[in-house]
Amino acid sequence: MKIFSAEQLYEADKVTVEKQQITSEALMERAGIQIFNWLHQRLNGAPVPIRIFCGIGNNGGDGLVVGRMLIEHGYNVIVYVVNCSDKRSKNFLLNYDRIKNVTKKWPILMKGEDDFPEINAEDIIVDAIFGIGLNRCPGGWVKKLIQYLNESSAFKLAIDIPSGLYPNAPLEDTEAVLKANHTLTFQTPKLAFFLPETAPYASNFDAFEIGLDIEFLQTTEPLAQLIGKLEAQRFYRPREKFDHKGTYGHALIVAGSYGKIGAAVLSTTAAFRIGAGMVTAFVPKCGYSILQTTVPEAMVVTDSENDYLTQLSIEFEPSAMGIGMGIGKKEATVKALDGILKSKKDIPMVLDADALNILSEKKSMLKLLPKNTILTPHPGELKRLIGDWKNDYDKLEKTRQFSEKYEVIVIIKGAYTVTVYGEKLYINTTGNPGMGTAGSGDALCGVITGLLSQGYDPLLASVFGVYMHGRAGDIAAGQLGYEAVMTGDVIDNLSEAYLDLFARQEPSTTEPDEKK
Ligand SMILES: NC(=O)C1=CN([C@@H]2O[C@H](COP(=O)(O)OP(=O)(O)OC[C@H]3O[C@@H](n4cnc5c(N)ncnc54)[C@H](O)[C@@H]3O)[C@@H](O)[C@H]2O)[C@@H](O)CC1
Ligand SMILES: [K+]
Repeated sequence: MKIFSAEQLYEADKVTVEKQQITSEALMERAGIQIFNWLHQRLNGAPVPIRIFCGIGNNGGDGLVVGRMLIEHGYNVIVYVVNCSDKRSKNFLLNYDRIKNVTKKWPILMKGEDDFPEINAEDIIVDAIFGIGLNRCPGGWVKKLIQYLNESSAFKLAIDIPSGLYPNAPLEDTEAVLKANHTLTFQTPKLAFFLPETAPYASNFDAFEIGLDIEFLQTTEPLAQLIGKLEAQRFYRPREKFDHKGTYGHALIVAGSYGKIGAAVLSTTAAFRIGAGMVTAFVPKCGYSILQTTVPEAMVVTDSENDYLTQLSIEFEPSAMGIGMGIGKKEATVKALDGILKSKKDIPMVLDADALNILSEKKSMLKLLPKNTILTPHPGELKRLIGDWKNDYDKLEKTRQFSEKYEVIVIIKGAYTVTVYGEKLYINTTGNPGMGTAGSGDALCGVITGLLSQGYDPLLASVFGVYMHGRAGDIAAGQLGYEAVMTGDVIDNLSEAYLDLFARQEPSTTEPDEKK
């Protein structure tokens, strides 16, 4: 799914109105009915007070449409107009008149703090104050209203975007944003829903298609791509009957040091589970027996040194390499990495963990990175690589510049892992807090290396690998609960993640009631 900017959505709106020869108010009606249906299916006529706070733009217009539909269905609706300006939008005014035709309880005009209503915990708040047209940080009494609503324990439903949040620009004041329990957003989710600083304000959301022009949506380069199951299905490369282990490549995992051989075990196992034909682990001598016993499928080649890596020496040409997990930063290991980068220019590779820390300390080595090398930093490692950032958008911009400068793919690990490839951003939708556990990154590096070795191109291996790793984690968490998940469980469930990719959805036995 594509994520568009506010500017692109306005353009889509314009094109749709022109091409479909509909009015913008009809588009608003399409949007409003979806919100109404969502509420109606859940409330089923319950007389709970629904307090709709409408701004004076089109987001407020949406609120008025929903209010009218709810009133027409007998709900207990109280509509407020948050009168922050006299410049009302055309569609706001039109729907303001329409709602007056269906009720004697006219919208209540709010002009300041004295007008704040009493709200009970069991009421429902609908936030239609600001949408994607927010052009400055909410201040004065409107900010106080947002704070007042946040203090209430009533359920808060935001229309399109929680008021005070910019769809694709940094937050200015954390006190001036509605913290929505649920957000119903139009056409596509907004970028802010996926970035660590702003995502908590819109932690649950559904996106409703409102029939914007398909050609525009298909041909417009988005801000980012959201990667879900549909996308992952397209990335998957089916196997052929006459393929053999040579078809799936020979991956090399360069990992481990004394006390951290587990990192090599996890990466090697993950590379196998994702489908690498053969995997060799290159480890210090102390890792030999451990690997031979824990992953008998793997071949093991050892360094001359017992405790850490000093120089890669192998007698085959790997089809892909995953380097860095648990290798430490000893001078000899730095030299080993330098040697690999200089001698293995044509082999697709993933660099993780200590390999990234070494690069941060020896920035001159960055120019040795072969084109399309994949780096998998967590935020701390990223900071050491690209420097500190002012906010999430600055972080993305700096990562973009870094990716372009060194022609590498950067995977920023986190709740919504983002893969950055020059101008392109891919946001992953799988994964869960249970995966914040030791070795999770080692597994991811093994997964991506295993995909590279099977011939996936580096960008696909990155984006698909992140999806599969997260999906396996979700399946593991479903079986064990977040707290109990260990990386081994994630790796074990890579098989389920593959099976799930094409599993048929069980038909629902309780179809939602489409009737009024
Ligand atoms: N294709 C689309 O994008 C569609 C958009 N619709 C709705 O339209 C919304 C966008 O509508 P608008 O462009 O009218 O914008 P908004 O309704 O988000 O509000 C903008 C209005 O509030 C004022 N404003 C902005 N920031 C303010 C602040 N901090 N303090 C006080 N006033 C402030 C602006 O000057 C403007 O008058 C969307 O979020 C969505 O809810 C839907 O009706 C359906 C179609
Ligand atoms: K809103």
